[in-house]
Amino acid sequence: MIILCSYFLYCLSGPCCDPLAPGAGPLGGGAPGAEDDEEESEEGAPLPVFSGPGTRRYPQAIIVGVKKGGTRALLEFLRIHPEVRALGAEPHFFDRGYEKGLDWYRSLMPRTLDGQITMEKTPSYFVTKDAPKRIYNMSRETKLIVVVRNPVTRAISDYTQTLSKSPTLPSFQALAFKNTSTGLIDTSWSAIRIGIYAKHLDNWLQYFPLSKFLFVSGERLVSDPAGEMGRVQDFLGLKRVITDKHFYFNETKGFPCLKKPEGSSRPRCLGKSKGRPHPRISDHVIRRLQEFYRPFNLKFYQMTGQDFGWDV
Ligand SMILES: Nc1ncnc2c1ncn2[C@@H]1O[C@H](COP(=O)(O)OS(=O)(=O)O)[C@@H](OP(=O)(O)O)[C@H]1O
Repeated sequence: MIILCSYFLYCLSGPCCDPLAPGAGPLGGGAPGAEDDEEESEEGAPLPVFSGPGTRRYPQAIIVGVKKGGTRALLEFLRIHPEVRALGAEPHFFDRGYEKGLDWYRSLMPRTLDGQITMEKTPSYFVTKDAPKRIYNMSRETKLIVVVRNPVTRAISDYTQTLSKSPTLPSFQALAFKNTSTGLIDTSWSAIRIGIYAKHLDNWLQYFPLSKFLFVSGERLVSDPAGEMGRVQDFLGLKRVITDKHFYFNETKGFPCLKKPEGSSRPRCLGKSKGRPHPRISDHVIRRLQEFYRPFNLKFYQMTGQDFGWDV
């Protein structure tokens, strides 16, 4: 009986009430057993058992992209805000699970009290043709956050992740070029295609005005997490609760981590699948890719009114 009561109290305090909340352990643990974010699809997940206070709502804000931009860090930083309740795992509803219906989608969301914001993140939405229309049909008021990172580094990060699962993968160079001697880039390779941000944004702007977007710099999220989180909180209409007091730079990890929260035994960094060492890519490949992305980047700076500094 004592054990049962303790378990119930533990559930009340969070983790087991929401099967999609990240597990204990490293920040951003995601769904149990999932190492990488994109594997955190919760298709067929059981519905939460505990009926606590609050209401399950559609997310008012979604981190829609981009893959390997720093989306997990952003979500986990946001989750320390008392007015934010976010799904830990990626639901992949607007790209892979749309036929399950909006009621199913809402049933995945954590409960919120009045004034709290419901959020989720699925970075593949940004490059999904039908995602803007589908999100618009859910609510045209949805706030959209896109974490962008130098598309060349992003492509290498994407490749590094695939390589970690498929060690016999051809080299980055072999996949990036259609023709090595002419330097023709293979835009059908998703690692390349995802980084053509201007093209994807064009699709979103058919449905949402620019005012519904916040573009977060993946680079600044690492070099100045508190500054970038200030912009995010303003965009979401939240009080600036997350400040530089919450972060420290972990030299071993090479990234900012969250300081030890009160009552917790250790500080929280993202897990091993974040910050993997990238393979060395030759300078001429990098230069060619920079050259390839340049016009698309400039277009993206123009569209967003922000210079991300990738083309200096
Ligand atoms: N604080 C902190 N800690 C660890 N990693 C951080 C952090 N901030 C940003 N990043 C960068 O996030 C990159 C992974 O991006 P995502 O979380 O969007 O990846 S995923 O698409 O969800 O798989 C990841 O890319 P890689 O370094 O290539 O692994 C990191 O560079």
